[in-house]
Amino acid sequence: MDTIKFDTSVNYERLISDKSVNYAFSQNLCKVNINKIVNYAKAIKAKNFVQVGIGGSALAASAALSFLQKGAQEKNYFCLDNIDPQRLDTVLKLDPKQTVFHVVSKSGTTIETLSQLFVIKQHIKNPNIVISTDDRDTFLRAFSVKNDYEIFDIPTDVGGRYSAFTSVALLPLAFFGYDIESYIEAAKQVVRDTRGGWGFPIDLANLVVSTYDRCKVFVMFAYKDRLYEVADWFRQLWAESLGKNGVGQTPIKTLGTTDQHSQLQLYQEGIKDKLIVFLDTISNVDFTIAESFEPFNYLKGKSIAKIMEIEKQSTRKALDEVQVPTAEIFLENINEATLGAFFCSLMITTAKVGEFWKINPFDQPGVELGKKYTKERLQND
Ligand SMILES: O=P(O)(O)OC[C@H]1O[C@](O)(CO)[C@@H](O)[C@@H]1O
Repeated sequence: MDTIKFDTSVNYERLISDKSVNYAFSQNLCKVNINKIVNYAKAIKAKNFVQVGIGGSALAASAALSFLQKGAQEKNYFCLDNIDPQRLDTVLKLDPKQTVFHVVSKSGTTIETLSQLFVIKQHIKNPNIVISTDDRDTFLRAFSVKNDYEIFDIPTDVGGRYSAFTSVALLPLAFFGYDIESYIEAAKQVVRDTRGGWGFPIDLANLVVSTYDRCKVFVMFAYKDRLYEVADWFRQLWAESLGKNGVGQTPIKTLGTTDQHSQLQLYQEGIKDKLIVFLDTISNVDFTIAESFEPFNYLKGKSIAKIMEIEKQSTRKALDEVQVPTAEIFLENINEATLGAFFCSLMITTAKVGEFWKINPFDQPGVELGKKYTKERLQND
């Protein structure tokens, strides 16, 4: 896999050597019905795509579209995850004939998603709705059958935050014309390569577990705007998968260079409890400073991308000098294959770290209590 480069300044131990990848999300890669999704997406006559879902039912789609964005698009993407009436209002004001709602809930019971679906249904006459939900019976499935909505199945054993290779993200990607076949193929290749000894997913897992005594915080320092939502996707994967039984590592997303001027002081001189992983990719647009302005003459001939690169390298050097462990993941292309490879790699890393810590990286029992209290309050209010 030559599109992802990984390097670290840390001499870490190889505590994990198992390179098997027998997980539901990886096995599902061979079962996806690409043609059905592409054909359905092509037939959608709309220019607005609204993803109605939260957590794993939204983050991969939003991250993927943000990473792959090609500048001005004729089509628009909206995401109703946070249940904020103001955001819902914006979406309800869109031309319904030009809008498709992709309502996603693995469990089919998430209050934020269902509430917004009910409001959409009530405000718009014959809204164009398509559903992704668990392939077992869920409330959402029954509701969709009753209302004659098209349904895409999310395999039962593929959890929400591991669903980047199901219709949850594939349908929006296909709607915006992205090549979901090469996205999935690259993920399959990561599975094969990892089994065959390719390093990145297992190396990153080893870096995490061997520095964990000291590093209880994982900072993903995204150095391009298009990677910020990718870091957001990673936060859920890392937090919900690994935060249990009294262990876990707090994932933080940070934007370089913006957060050099906001968070770096803490990383440099504050408590040394962080592993800082720079995430970067190429710039496919750039601007060079042609004139000389005293006393900033040294900027003449430098491009904005070059300045950003030098800032990243200098920030990393400064952190290395005070023994803050750093690493960098560099995505060499902005395309579907690189993204598919990256998502799959990080899922493998997460599963491996979970196994090493002897926790189940695929469940999330800790979110249930808050949900129970919410339901009780809503029922009794
Ligand atoms: O897809 P669902 O079932 O609506 O769940 C949304 C999100 O809620 C959670 O269950 C946590 O509350 C996540 O694991 C999941 O991604």
